[in-house]
Amino acid sequence: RSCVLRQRQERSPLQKLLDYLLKGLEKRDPQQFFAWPVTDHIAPGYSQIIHQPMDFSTMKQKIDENQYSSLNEYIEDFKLMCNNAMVYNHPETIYYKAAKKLLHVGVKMMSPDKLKPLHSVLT
Ligand SMILES: COc1ccc(Br)cc1-c1nc(N)nc2[nH]cnc12
Repeated sequence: RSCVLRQRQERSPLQKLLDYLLKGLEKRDPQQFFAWPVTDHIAPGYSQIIHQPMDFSTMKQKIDENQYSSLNEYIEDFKLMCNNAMVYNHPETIYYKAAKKLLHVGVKMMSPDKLKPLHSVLT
């Protein structure tokens, strides 16, 4: 097979931080509503309503491919993921409620004062 053994890529401090934060966020999604991309099969018409889908597996792939150049870009994807669920689903659904809760927990978790202690590790 032509597959080349991928060298173990060095993980930058940012990648390590984003991996760490992702694990914390995934724990807050026990039903795994946000673990994988939403399909039109699961949510009829989803792809016609949500034009920028996002989920934890995609965020993980972007970390591994070093596509995030800052924590803010990562936070934007997290907010997009939660927002999508609150656009497609009505407020009384479990998905809307799960997204709203996850968004608040996540933004608090990644707030500057929460990350301050890690700052020394990062610089
Ligand atoms: C991956 O998505 C799911 C997986 C399993 C199950 Br049960 C539901 C969803 C899901 N369904 C809907 N309507 N809106 C969402 N927003 C994020 N997740 C979802």
